[in-house]
Amino acid sequence: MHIILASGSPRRRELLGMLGVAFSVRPSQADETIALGTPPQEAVVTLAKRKAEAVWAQLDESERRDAVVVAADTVVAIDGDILGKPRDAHQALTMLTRLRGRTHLVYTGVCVRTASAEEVAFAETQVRMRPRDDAWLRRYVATGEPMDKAGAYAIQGYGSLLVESIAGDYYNVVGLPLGLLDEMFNRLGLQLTSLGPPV
Ligand SMILES: Cc1cn([C@H]2C[C@H](O)[C@@H](COP(=O)(O)OP(=O)(O)OP(=O)(O)O)O2)c(=O)[nH]c1=O
Repeated sequence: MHIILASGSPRRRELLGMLGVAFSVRPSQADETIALGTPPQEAVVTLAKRKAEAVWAQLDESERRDAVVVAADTVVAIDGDILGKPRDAHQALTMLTRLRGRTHLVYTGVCVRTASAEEVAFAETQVRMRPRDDAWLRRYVATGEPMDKAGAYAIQGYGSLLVESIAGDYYNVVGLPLGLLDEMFNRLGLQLTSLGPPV
């Protein structure tokens, strides 16, 4: 088995690395546009599949035989809208202003693809944000941290100071729900870690 992480995200690399899993990385160049009005659960699953398929298409016959391609996509959802990665600092501030003092949902879609099968699933985590004033949010945006993060914050960074509480998997918010990934490997008859299948 050769695990290929179809991602350019350093967070996903770190999370998978935490489990002591041997894998290689091939960032996918898949198009991340999705039709307006698509429910977030459907959007993350569609995009994760698209990312996995784009990398699968680049593998040659011999690589495909034992390849297990893992891809994921994370979005924030609030009031029926999807917030992806902000385009610029202005949009980051708009997103953070919208999220402050309220509860939103974070979805990560995961796709695991092999030569004979494909598993897709998503995880949902509820995040409650603290109220922070405009000046604080502007200083946060100026750190640059929000720029490549869905919803314009990183729970694992300075953004931790924005979070009041969460319900659900923390790793889902960071971009890769590890427990779900383990389960998906299992459904495919594969073992993600040396710990074996969860009982
Ligand atoms: C909400 C939140 C998101 N994020 C990140 C996870 C994802 O990397 C990113 C959402 O963008 P994605 O499009 O899911 O992923 P990506 O473009 O970073 O990487 P790739 O498509 O190559 O796999 O936001 C955090 O790191 N912390 C957070 O608290």
